[in-house]
Amino acid sequence: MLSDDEAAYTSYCCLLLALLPLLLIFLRPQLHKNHNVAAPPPPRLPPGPWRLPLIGSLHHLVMKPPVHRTMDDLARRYDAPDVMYLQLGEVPAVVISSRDAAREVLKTHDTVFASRPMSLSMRATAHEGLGIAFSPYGHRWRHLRKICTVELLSAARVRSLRAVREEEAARLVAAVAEELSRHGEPVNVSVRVAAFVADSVLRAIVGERFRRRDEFLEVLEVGLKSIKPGTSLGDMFPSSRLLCAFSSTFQKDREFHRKITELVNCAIEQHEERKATVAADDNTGDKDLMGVVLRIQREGAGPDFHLDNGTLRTVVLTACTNTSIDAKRVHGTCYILGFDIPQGALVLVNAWCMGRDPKYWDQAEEFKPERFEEVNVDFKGTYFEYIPFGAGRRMCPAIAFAEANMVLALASLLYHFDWQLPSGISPSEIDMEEYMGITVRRKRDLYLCPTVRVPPHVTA
Ligand code: HEM
Repeated sequence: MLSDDEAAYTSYCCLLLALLPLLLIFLRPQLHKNHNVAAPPPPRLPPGPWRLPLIGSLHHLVMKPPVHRTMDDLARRYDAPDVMYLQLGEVPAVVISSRDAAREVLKTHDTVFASRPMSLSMRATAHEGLGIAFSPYGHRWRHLRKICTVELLSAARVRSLRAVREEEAARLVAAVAEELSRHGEPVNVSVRVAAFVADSVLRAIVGERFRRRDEFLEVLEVGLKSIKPGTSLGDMFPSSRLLCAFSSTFQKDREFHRKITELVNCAIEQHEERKATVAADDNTGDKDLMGVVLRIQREGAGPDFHLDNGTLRTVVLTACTNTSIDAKRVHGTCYILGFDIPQGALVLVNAWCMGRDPKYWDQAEEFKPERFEEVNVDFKGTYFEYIPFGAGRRMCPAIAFAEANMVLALASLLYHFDWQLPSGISPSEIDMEEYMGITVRRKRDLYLCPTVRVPPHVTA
């Protein structure tokens, strides 16, 4: 019996094989044209698995999700421990799997790799305004980045949002205690924590509870699971209109984009209504992130620059997600550890595999948080074997915001409760199967049994 993922990948593989003759017909003129051009000296490409005509390396990736594990496995098998070359249909791709190679991409040459690839659906919606995360490196991105670091996510702003964080952490604890007293059964920790993250972020943005919060959580949940940017046939064969039309993820991405846009617009309306009801001398404007963005929009962010709602939309979305593979696009030819990186190549930094590589970590697969007491490594982008927030000029601008929220939520859960696995389950039996969507997540929710240590009302 195939799982959903396997079934999806099997049909994907079959579709690719079925389309191979069509692809040959469509791409034939292109191939002939290339034959007539005097061949340049062959580039020194990084090692990688063998490739088939037209589909390139895709057959190594199908049927084997999740992709970060498959790429790690391929890099080991094909002796490409630092840099590996793949051909994803028409798109050349390079996978970075070592600290040294990551340093070259994210630090030494980071201006060359400072733009992210845009999927088919992103290109289709780009006219509505790209937020910071997908703006190409340049004038517009620099403006947006400055607004994020100076206005929205600065240390002072994060400090000013302390009351929101504390209230939401207290709600999280109260919700766990209530669920425990009502059912006495294992608590779904994944759902509770996801709600905490979304509520803290939305409150920081809107200034109060978002009235369509449940709908937002639902859309986000479906979106994070079902959308896999850059993996549609249209993304891999961008020159073929036919394949772009076949791309099912394209429709899903567009639908997600439509719903999120509607929800963010509603959040803006809610913010404006609230502002209209508070006293004119109460300057609530700058107490929430939406107020800051709207003020900058009104006052103007600088010459030749218009701040659109896409910024906010992307901040909301990026805020509620994180990633295991960081994707960038090359502008101009570049060399990484002596290998040629072709122009236009997709560069995938496999942060997941570096974070578990026994070369860098003792008992790499063990959950040993105390390991960080012994080694001088942090997550702020200077130790390239550990980059959960990325590194270089495109690294996450919200480390302080995320850290403050995560530490408080975790500390609150540990302070108020003792936690155990549901009876009959040993630590080695915890279901750690992953699911790859926009981000990598647990496939199934985590259920744990709390026992109250300090009753929640003491701090709530
Ligand atoms: C645990 C939580 C989080 C993790 C692990 C995380 C991780 C990341 C990573 C890996 C990137 C890509 C970095 C790169 O390209 O090198 C990123 C980018 C970004 N993150 Fe975060 N993030 C988190 C929370 C947040 C939050 C709460 C916000 C906003 C409130 C946020 C806003 C952004 C933005 C705007 C970008 C794009 C930056 C740019 O392209 O210049 N993130 N994040």
